[in-house]
Amino acid sequence: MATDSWASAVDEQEAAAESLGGLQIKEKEDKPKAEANGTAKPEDNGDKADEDEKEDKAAQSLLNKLIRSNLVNTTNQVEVLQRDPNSPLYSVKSFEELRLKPQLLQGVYAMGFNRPSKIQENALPMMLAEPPQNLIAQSQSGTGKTAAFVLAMLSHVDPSHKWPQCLCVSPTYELALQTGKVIEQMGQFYPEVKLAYAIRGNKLFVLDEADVMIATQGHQDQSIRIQRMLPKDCQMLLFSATFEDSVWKFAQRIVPDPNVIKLKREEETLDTIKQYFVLCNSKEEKFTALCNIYGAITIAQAMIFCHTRKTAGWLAGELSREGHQVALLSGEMMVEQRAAVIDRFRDGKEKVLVTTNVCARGIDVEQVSVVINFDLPVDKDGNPDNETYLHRIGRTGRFGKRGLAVNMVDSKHSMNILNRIQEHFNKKIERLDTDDLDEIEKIAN
Ligand SMILES: Nc1ncnc2c1ncn2[C@@H]1O[C@H](COP(=O)(O)OP(=O)(O)OP(=O)(O)O)[C@@H](O)[C@H]1O
Repeated sequence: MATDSWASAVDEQEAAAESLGGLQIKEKEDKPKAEANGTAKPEDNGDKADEDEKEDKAAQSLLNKLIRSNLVNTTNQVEVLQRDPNSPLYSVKSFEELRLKPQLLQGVYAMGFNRPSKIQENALPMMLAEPPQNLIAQSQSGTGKTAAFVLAMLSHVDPSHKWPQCLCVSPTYELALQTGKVIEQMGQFYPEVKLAYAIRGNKLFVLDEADVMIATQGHQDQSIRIQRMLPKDCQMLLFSATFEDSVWKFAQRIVPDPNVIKLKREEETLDTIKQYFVLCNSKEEKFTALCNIYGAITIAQAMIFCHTRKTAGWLAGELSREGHQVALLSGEMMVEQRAAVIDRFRDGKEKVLVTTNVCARGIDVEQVSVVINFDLPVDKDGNPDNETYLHRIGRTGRFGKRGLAVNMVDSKHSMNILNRIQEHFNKKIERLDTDDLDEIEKIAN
């Protein structure tokens, strides 16, 4: 695999952008500089004291990549919607079955992959089929999407043609670098294939991180403009970790006649988790309740969610003073620093992770047994944020294990939020009296 220096790759990219005329591949001017450097500096939201961090999907995505060393195993089922429902559903259980070029098979094994992941089982035969088929694939973070489309790109390239053949669009430079690394690794025994940035030619078009791409208006426009310039028979692959309505609409605009692979949502998430609420009057009382819980039950690892960075910082300080090993995940940290904090927590070096929601959204830590909502999740209008609630407490009780979620309620308003969450999920959240140690002990059994 030829490893062009990234600096010259950028030069090529800019030259290519020029030669593509009206097509502009550049950062949006209003983008904070720090983001382009891979740091996640949140913008201060002056008039909104509560929500002092801005969700940065590209940073989250990068963070997940930096801290992940292994495939994320999912118990979810895959749902495949074929363009031609009459054609037989074809999936592979081994890389050999794909009849890959020997150099690529060697690359795959050198990366330590023994068998295809769940999404790869279904996506790879479609991506490698002749004639090529378009695909929209959704699968959660860390399940092998990048590896799948990199393998498809490398398989389709004919090194005897001296023109660019694949274009992969990523939302940020850093994410592009990450993908570049995978291409280098997987193509390490295939040095004829050269790697650079977007250039005109006969391209396979891959849209990665589609959810991130559409979150930024500029990226959305760019993707559509690039797509319009591609030949009609260009194979188009779109990958995303989420499949919200907006992603789905965008996907359909970009990818004509697609096969679709989705992960079915795990339905039993809430049933395997015991949910309680605790009534308090202040943040100090919430802290006391938390200490009582810690005093009564053995907690392997817990994640505690606060609404603001300030509360998270305060709580982490108080918990440390009580002798807990606490990790604090905070929005002003650079992405690499955040990755290091999560890494340590994952390795069990700290037992408690205090974080704000924005900071931890999308981060998967499997071994957490208890989730504490020190503040209930609300959206920017102050309404219950059910999706975030599910996402937070879904960290516990994974893979059939039983988890515990405790919600701290400190006002009429937060009681109302809790009631609405109960109604939404049609699931009763029991009250827990944290002054009664016997009662707390019982919930752990
Ligand atoms: N078949 C496989 N066997 C073992 N490991 C794999 C396999 N496929 C991918 N991996 C590894 O699993 C990790 C996650 O894979 P990958 O980055 O492709 O996931 P992803 O779905 O693209 O994640 P994201 O949504 O964050 O981009 C990587 O470390 C990758 O090397």
